[in-house]
Amino acid sequence: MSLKASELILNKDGSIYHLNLLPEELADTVITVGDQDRVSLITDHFDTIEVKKKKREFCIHTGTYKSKRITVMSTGMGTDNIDIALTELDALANIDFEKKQPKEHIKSLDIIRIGTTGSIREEIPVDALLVSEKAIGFDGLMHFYKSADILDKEIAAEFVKQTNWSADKATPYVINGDESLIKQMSSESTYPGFTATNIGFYGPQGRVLRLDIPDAEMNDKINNFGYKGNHITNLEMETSGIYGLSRLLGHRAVSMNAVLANRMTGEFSKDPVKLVENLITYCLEKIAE
Ligand SMILES: O=P(O)(O)O[C@H]1O[C@H](CO)[C@@H](O)[C@H]1O
Ligand SMILES: O=c1cc[nH]c(=O)[nH]1
Repeated sequence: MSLKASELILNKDGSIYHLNLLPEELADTVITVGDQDRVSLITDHFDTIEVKKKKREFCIHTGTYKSKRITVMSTGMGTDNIDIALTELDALANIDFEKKQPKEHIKSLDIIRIGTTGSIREEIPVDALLVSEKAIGFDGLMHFYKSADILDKEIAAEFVKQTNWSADKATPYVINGDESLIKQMSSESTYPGFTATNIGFYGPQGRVLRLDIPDAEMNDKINNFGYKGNHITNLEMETSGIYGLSRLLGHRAVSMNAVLANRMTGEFSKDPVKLVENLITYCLEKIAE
């Protein structure tokens, strides 16, 4: 049975609805970033660029770096965008747009997020580079998919218990990144991390400007959580969704993070542009190895 026009949505030129991309324009290695402007910061390093597309927050370039074909795309902020980005990336790779059916041979993409984050551990300083080995999602996205088999329910249940997590918030879920990609992207220059993905930057990450939050101790509780050697290291807004959907769809994913802020010491990077550039050059070298 073919997918209905309301489910697999294609534009007039045959491209996928939000990403605006044709299947042949997608490389097997995909770098995702939150910020649209970070796409050209990355592809400025490329030897060739064959495709440049943009629709809403999705700016996409495909080209080559040291002969490796790579697609770089912005996702905007948050796991709601990740739901669209990952589902449409997978459709480009694994759905036959003519027959409107999943292909017989399912392809696995390598998905590398190059993002920014706030550390919640004093020992992971501003300007550090961090590789997320695991993520805990406070966003609830994976509960909308049949995902029970891929989630670490033990750590999530222990987190809820230790932090007395409010039932008014989505139930946290825990998910691993791809072990082999994590190994490939890690080095003595990176910190291993257990990343908490939040649905916002201010209240959901415990930032108070003018609005009070119901649990002023939330970040301390997240920081104090520990179970079988697992401690949460940093806060951002996409990794849990990328890890969850990648695992369900059969892709390999790793999330690389430039530590812009340290929430414990109250510091922010003095040169965020240079920090992000350091992470970009580090990642490109590792991807091309
Ligand atoms: O720098 P990016 O990749 O956008 O990542 C981080 O920065 C944004 C918040 O400022 C969120 O998207 C968060 O995950
Ligand atoms: O503190 C921070 C810094 C970057 N991105 C986040 O989501 N939080």
